[in-house]
Amino acid sequence: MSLEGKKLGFIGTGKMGSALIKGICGSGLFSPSNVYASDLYEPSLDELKQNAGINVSTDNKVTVINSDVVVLAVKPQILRKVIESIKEDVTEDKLVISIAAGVKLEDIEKEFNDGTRVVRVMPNIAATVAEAASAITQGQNASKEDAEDALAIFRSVGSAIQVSENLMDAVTGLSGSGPAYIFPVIEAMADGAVYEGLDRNSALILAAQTVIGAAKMVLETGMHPGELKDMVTSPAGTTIRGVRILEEYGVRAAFMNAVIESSNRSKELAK
Ligand SMILES: NC(=O)C1=CN([C@@H]2O[C@H](COP(=O)(O)OP(=O)(O)OC[C@H]3O[C@@H](n4cnc5c(N)ncnc54)[C@H](OP(=O)(O)O)[C@@H]3O)[C@@H](O)[C@H]2O)C=CC1
Ligand SMILES: O=C(O)[C@@H]1CCC=N1
Repeated sequence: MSLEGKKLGFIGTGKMGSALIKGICGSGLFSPSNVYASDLYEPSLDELKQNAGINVSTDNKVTVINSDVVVLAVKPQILRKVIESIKEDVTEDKLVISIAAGVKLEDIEKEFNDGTRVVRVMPNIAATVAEAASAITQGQNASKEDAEDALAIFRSVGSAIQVSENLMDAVTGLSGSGPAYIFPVIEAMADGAVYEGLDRNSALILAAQTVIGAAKMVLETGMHPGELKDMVTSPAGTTIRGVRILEEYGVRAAFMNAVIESSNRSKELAK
């Protein structure tokens, strides 16, 4: 495999950088001794050094010089400034992966020296538990092998697909932001059961497992979600009463609009 013996670097060890580092090291795809990371915020570096056993530095150049694949995991708003400070060390033998929401490949590529190989990825926070949903898109100088390497990295922490770049805003609104739509659903479903008398811990376990089970049925049966919903709703039964309430509150429209609004913000970040 082409990632064999390679070193992986992260610039930015915030929420997403740390989730990826822990997930990737946990998968065994890279050994912690071959993973480098830098950030301005030392406590997150200390935590990763201690708990993941990776190499850390407050100097981004150290990460770049030591790595074959460099993941840019800083906020979109400071991406340009960070690239400016590392570009001379990003030689053509290195692959750059940007996970910044909204920032287009051509805008990343033009900040680097000509010929820099870039792949853009939208992962999600579930990388921490190896259940991320990621999409990648390949820059003009990146090879098929670079795209395969990026897919291998992100498949080590969940599933990953390749899409054309014009779909990355939709991916961001759906799977990039999506966990934040589901966590409140789990909490609210548990609240309902607590209202009915179940203890909080049991309620959260049952609510979360219900979401896992429903998601697995969609992925593994290949059946349409509507058909799966019909399997649960007995005539004059309990479920259809709950479904009516969700329809009354426009929950499906709310979820659709949440994905669209998040995609719109991703488009704004490109400007
Ligand atoms: N969070 C998520 O679920 C997802 C995030 N993303 C993308 O991942 C990227 C990171 O997001 P997220 O992890 O949430 O953000 P965080 O703010 O949690 O992490 C960014 C980290 O970068 C650090 N940083 C700031 N300036 C520099 C610098 N010059 N050099 C090195 N590190 C620096 C920040 O330190 P300090 O806090 O001190 O500024 C912080 O620790 C974003 O581009 C986002 O769009 C993509 C998918 C999902
Ligand atoms: O909220 C954000 O901007 C980032 C990108 C996708 C998830 N979190």
